[in-house]
Amino acid sequence: MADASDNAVPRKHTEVAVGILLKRDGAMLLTSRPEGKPYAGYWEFPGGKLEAGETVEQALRRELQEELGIVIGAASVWKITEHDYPHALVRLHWCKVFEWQGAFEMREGQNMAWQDWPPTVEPILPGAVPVLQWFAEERGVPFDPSLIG
Ligand SMILES: Nc1nc2c([nH]c(=O)n2[C@@H]2O[C@H](COP(=O)(O)OP(=O)(O)OP(=O)(O)O)[C@@H](O)[C@H]2O)c(=O)[nH]1
Repeated sequence: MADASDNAVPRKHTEVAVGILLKRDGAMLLTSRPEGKPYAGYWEFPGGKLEAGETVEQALRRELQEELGIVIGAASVWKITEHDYPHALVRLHWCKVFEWQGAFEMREGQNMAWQDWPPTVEPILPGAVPVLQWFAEERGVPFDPSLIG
């Protein structure tokens, strides 16, 4: 029997560029979500939504300059994931970033933390957990996502 959900319009993806900033010693940068956004206080990788006409790299460069005050070097997409939140269906374009210039300024009142393995800040934003899984695989160490957040 047909019901209203048969006519539901598929949710449109929100495209998001996300930067995984890595220092030479392997530490990664996590930042906290500012007050007023969904999941405020959760830790995530810095980034934000693509604006019309932008590539992932352009969006990432703009977002990190706006939010952190740094200018990044080259960035290309490493992996893509999707996460279905109540507030949005997001497609996350993950870029590793090894070079940047400028001093970090938390321009949205967020916090930042360089994290070694395993990360100790919590809670971690659910859509960021796959990255931790990939790092565990890269480093050949066990990782239990249920212990995060
Ligand atoms: N920046 C970032 N966003 C993530 C991560 N994981 C994840 O699911 N997201 C989701 O991707 C979306 C990014 O949106 P945002 O609100 O941070 O982006 P923005 O800075 O452009 O926001 P604005 O619309 O307030 O300007 C959110 O729905 C967020 O929940 C992550 O690791 N980093």
